[in-house]
Amino acid sequence: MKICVLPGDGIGPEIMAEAVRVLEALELGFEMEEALIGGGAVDATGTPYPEATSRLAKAADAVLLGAVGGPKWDTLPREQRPERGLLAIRKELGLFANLRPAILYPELANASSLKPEVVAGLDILIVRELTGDIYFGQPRGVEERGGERYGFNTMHYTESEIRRIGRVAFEAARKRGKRLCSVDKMNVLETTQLWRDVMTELAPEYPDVELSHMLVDNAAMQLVRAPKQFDVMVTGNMFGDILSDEASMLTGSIGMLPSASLDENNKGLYEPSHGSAPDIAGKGVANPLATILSVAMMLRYTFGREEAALRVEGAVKKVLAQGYRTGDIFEPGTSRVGTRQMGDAVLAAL
Ligand SMILES: NC(=O)c1ccc[n+]([C@@H]2O[C@H](COP(=O)([O-])OP(=O)(O)OC[C@H]3O[C@@H](n4cnc5c(N)ncnc54)[C@H](O)[C@@H]3O)[C@@H](O)[C@H]2O)c1
Ligand SMILES: CC(C)[C@H](C(=O)O)[C@@H](O)C(=O)O
Ligand SMILES: [Mg+2]
Repeated sequence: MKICVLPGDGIGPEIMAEAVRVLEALELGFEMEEALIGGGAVDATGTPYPEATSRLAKAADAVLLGAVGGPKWDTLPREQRPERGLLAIRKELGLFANLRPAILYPELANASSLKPEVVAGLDILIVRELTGDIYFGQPRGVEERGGERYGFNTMHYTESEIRRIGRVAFEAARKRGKRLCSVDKMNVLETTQLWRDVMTELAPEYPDVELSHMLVDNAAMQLVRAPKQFDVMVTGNMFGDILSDEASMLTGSIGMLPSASLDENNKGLYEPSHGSAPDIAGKGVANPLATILSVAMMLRYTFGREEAALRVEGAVKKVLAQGYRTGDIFEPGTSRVGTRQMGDAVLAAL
């Protein structure tokens, strides 16, 4: 069982070191091999997703990724930017289903941006389509038109792309609270009218799941007004990107939000939902729990090791109960720790 490890940029290597220690402590016999992606890859090879990384990722059973990007690379031509490396690996591996659970651990109720009573017991799964939408649409670019610069991108989905992510979401809802909310902007965008139509057409195959639809602006508002109305949410690439960051703050910090990006056969790339956090990189203060929880998702979805996944999640619950907090979730009365100490605490809890 091979895992391709891609630490990436900024806090990526710091949080990845802790996730790798957790994996090693489990002694499940995984073979891990590290490669370059993102800004570090651009610096070393001139491209954010080098051929060697692609080969390793394709040969592995799963990929564990830290984060990519940072101000150092923001002025490069678009094709050379670190973020393109991430989009390229998602596309090449066919990772169309991005699962982003937003779960409130009771110990973090006060760290949430919302009142404790509004978020108590929160457990939402955002299912984000990851290889289509305006992210990948052609044509795209910035051109000179009519004497001024003109920027354009194209939103598009085929019905089969919508159907396959719809099925993932319906199946997930079936295993959870049996409610699925599909989020679109059908009042303005044709692509998302198709999205709503296809979701509606799928619904009779899942009579045990209650399907509802919501416009994305309302969904953004409802997530902060009354988030517990949601069980599973399914949406396109861009809306899912935005709503999952929003949902993360309900759980206390984006440093707590893991993610799985899966293909048709549950081969997966696992990464925290956050970025490379350049503002805190190199300081040893980043929260490694989103990455450690991503390891748990990898054990569950790609390797079918449910008991090992529960062990990791149990260890995270335990360190929170013990009062360990990185800066992003710190509150008076708890113990502030750095990235490495948080990793130590998780290892001790394991
Ligand atoms: N999957 C990815 O690799 C990914 C995701 C999002 C953004 N990015 C890239 O990361 C760079 C920075 O983007 P950004 O600042 O908009 O978003 P970000 O998620 O990196 O950071 C947003 C805020 O959250 C904080 N934060 C994020 N992760 C944290 C953690 N584990 N512990 C504590 N605090 C944490 C940061 O310090 C920052 O204040 C950009 O280049 C962006 O393109 C990469
Ligand atoms: C870095 C960027 C390309 C990426 C995205 O937009 O998908 C990130 O924001 C994410 O959420 O994983
Ligand atoms: Mg994002």
